[in-house]
Amino acid sequence: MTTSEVSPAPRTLWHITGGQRLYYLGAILALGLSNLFMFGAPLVGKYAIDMVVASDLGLGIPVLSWLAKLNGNHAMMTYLWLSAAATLSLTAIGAVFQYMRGRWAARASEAIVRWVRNQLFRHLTYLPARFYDHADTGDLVQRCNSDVETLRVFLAKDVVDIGRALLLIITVSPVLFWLDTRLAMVSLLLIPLLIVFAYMFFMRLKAIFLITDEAEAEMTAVLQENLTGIRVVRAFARQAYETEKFAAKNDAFRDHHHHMIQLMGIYWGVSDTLAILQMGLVLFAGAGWVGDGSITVGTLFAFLTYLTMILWPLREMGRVLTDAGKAVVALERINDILNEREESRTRHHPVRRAEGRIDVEHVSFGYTPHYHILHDISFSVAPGETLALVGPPGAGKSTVVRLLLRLYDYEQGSIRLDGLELRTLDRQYVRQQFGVVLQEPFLYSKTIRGNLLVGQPGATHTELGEAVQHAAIDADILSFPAGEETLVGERGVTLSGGQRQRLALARALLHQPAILVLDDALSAVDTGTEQRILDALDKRRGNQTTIVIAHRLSSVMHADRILVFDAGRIVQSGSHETLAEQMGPYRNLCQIQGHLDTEIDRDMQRFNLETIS
Ligand SMILES: Nc1ncnc2c1ncn2[C@@H]1O[C@H](COP(=O)(O)OP(=O)(O)OP(=O)(O)O)[C@@H](O)[C@H]1O
Repeated sequence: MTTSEVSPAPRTLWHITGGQRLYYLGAILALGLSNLFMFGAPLVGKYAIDMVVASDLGLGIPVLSWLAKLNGNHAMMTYLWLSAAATLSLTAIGAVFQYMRGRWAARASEAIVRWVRNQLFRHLTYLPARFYDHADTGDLVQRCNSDVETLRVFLAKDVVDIGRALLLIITVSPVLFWLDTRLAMVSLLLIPLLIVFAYMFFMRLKAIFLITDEAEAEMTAVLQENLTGIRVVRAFARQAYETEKFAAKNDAFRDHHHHMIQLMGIYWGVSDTLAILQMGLVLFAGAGWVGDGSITVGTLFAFLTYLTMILWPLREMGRVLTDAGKAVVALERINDILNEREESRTRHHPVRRAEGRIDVEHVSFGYTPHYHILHDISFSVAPGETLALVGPPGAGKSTVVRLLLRLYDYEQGSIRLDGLELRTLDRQYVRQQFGVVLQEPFLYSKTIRGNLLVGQPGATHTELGEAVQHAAIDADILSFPAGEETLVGERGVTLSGGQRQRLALARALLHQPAILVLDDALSAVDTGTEQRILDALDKRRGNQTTIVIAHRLSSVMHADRILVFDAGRIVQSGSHETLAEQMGPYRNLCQIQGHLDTEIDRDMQRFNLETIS
């Protein structure tokens, strides 16, 4: 038997690009080649201008001049045509490489994002119940959608754009220095300032993005909570209150977003001024040097064209760095989830179905340290037996079931399933042995049949029929126009509370569990139907161990044994007959419910008499 705590290592942007770096390399190389071809174009222009200004074919690009001379008298014109064709061809080839860059970068980013999404989803399904005790669903959805999308945008475009800016500086600088050292130094004068400014801006924006993202998550949480609980909101006429609450979150998000856009505005303003200043400097110095004949007009043209080419992506660095900041924050938020420890895994997985024997010995448990909900609980259930748990709300009955399902791990005492210590058993195995029906069962937004088959995907028609009959939902299904194919709506909203409970019971019965748990699962069912279900369960007695938690006496009185809980302790234990005769909480319960039943009978009789007369 081995136990392992699974928690993926924190991931950086570098880590997550792991399997796709070859594609990124390809994209950056394609970009480099595209730059190379595109940068050829201004050089062709420079030589053409210089040749035309000096009316000297010897100043042109040698190959083009040689080709032009073949056309005798029209050599000059031919050179210009050839220059135009060369410029077009270089740009077109550059564009093909640009396309390859886009394609490979998109392929890499989509693959990474798909992997991150799958990782997140898989991880979320394995996180312990304790995580969900404090998690905010809206915030989790935001992290899985918005934050992953932020990451995608960055990976699809910006990673390559950073490579592009670096490549530009590396490839263009030597050409500039080759053309003219002085003008090259002037051309690059303000660029460090632009880079430093972009970096400072990035650091500032990163902090603001975190606040904005959190504000968006809070807004999503209110939206999600309201949509899920829309019926409660309406029933309590809280629309105005909730609308105001949402508006406040929306305003907060708008303000943070606005602040971010304001900062971006400042950035674009300053970076544009720096870029224009840089162009002005080159034009001013270049014009002077053209005037004294130390450089040609063509060289100045080439410098200005190259500068435009470099300055645009460098200015874009602000946006790229902003996206990088957002991506870093988004990844941190994704990592917050991935860093949560998954449920411990225990590999001991008996091959057979459990017989259903449960032994609980001296178990104490609390959801938080030092605050026990259960105190020294001990009981046993033999295979096929029916055990009932009764007691006031909050006494700890459902907590016992959560421990049996290994949703939470007990630290004190021992729980054994078929004699095997529960915490040494594979959680998946343990949960497969149980069929649990809750007071508010979760139904999927699909057909009745689809929901039933969740219990046993390969169930036959006969098995389905038997399960719905035992759960007393058969007549209801027949009464629906679409029968088993009726859609139940999200979480089963189109069904009544009692129908939802009975459908969940049929689903659990279909699963044929070794242990069936009904946790207040018949509370919304009328007494006649309840009796029908209990009779059917009685006939299946040998098939499974049954644990019934209920407040109604009629649900528990036929159990083999009844445990009475109070404030996390078992205060009484025995059969209905024994307990009903002992002084104590169970007898009080019988008296109160007996009294209520008598009153109900009396009211019914009076009502019938009044109706008849
Ligand atoms: N996830 C949780 N985190 C912290 N405390 C919890 C959690 N679940 C339940 N509790 C607390 O544990 C106590 C026992 O709850 P439990 O659900 O076991 O009661 P119960 O006897 O089943 O009540 P009911 O009859 O109302 O279903 C309660 O005080 C409850 O507030």
